[in-house]
Amino acid sequence: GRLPKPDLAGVDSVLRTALRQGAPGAIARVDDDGVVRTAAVGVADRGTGRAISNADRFRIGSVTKVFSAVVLMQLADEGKLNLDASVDRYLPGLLPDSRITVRQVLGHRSGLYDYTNDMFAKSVSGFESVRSKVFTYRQLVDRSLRHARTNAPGAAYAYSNTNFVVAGMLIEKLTGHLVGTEYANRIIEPLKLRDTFYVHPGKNIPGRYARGYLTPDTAGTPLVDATQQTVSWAQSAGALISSTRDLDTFLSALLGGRLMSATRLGQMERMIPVNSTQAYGLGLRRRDLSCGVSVYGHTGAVQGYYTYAFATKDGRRSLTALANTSNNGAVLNTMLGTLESAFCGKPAK
Ligand SMILES: CC1(C)S[C@@H]2[C@H](NC(=O)CCCC[C@H](NC(=O)C[NH3+])C(=O)[O-])C(=O)N2[C@H]1C(=O)[O-]
Repeated sequence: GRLPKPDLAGVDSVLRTALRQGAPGAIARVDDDGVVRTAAVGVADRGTGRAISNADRFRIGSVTKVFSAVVLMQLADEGKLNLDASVDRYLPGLLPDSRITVRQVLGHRSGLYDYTNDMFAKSVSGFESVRSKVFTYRQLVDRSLRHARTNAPGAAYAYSNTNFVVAGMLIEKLTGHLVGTEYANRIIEPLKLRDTFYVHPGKNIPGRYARGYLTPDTAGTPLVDATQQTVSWAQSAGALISSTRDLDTFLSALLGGRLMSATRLGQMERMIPVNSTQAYGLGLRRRDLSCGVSVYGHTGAVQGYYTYAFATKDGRRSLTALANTSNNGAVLNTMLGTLESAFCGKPAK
């Protein structure tokens, strides 16, 4: 049946709460079958006081994982990749267990330890020590392999950035191109995503953007401007730059079946429960909302930026929301409320 109308006053109120909880700025864009509504509160730049707007680009963190998964699903459609094959078939000797399959990697079921756990145990010093670094994929995988795996291959869901570093290595091995080229050829150009860029190992966000502010672990200490960074610690797991408009467009196209075969999309959407309101497919999250609507997309947390980008299963309604802070659990949780307002409308009286 038809969804309730989006509640933009509700979205605006959620963004204002995020500001009260420490976000310098927050934006959201709802595309309801082509009817676009936006909200924006606070600043893009604490230094100049410039107001944030939905024209501002930002770092999308793990929403990048959806782009990486789409490229691999297209390669599967082209017969160049078997999701149930061992990673070893394509990247011989990389992983210590030939039972780990491509599908397990894309579904966070490989058991590969997440190297960012060590890297960002101390949020600010961890960030400062990597913000200008350029890593190879193998260096990141090697950091993971220093730890025991979290589970036997396929035995459990355990979110790990390492999986989407392996996804990037698969993309480059199978295509002979850098991931940025594949994102551009297969997604960015066909969908005309004018605000979406993969600039790794560059540190700068092209054009007009919101600055991102990392909240320190110690309460009461100043926010850290985290805008300039290579995001080389994430790459194919989290280094894309985009905008609310482009992510709405991307998710609508993906869920509307315009980026891969219906069979393949069905495989991407085949969800394994994570908890009572969340499930994970292949590079894709499902969130089950209070009004019984399920939405598909991804969240992103990269220093200075929290992103939610989700759409209905038919892709006809999409929402992207961004707060330009991170390491602030209250803001991350509050921003989830934009999904309720966008897809469930006004709360029942
Ligand atoms: C599961 C998440 C939320 S975390 C995961 C990934 N981001 C990371 O793994 C980076 C974590 C460090 C970010 C940093 N946190 C700390 O330093 C904490 N000590 C901060 O908040 O700026 C992403 O993006 N994912 C989100 C996702 O997939 O939804």
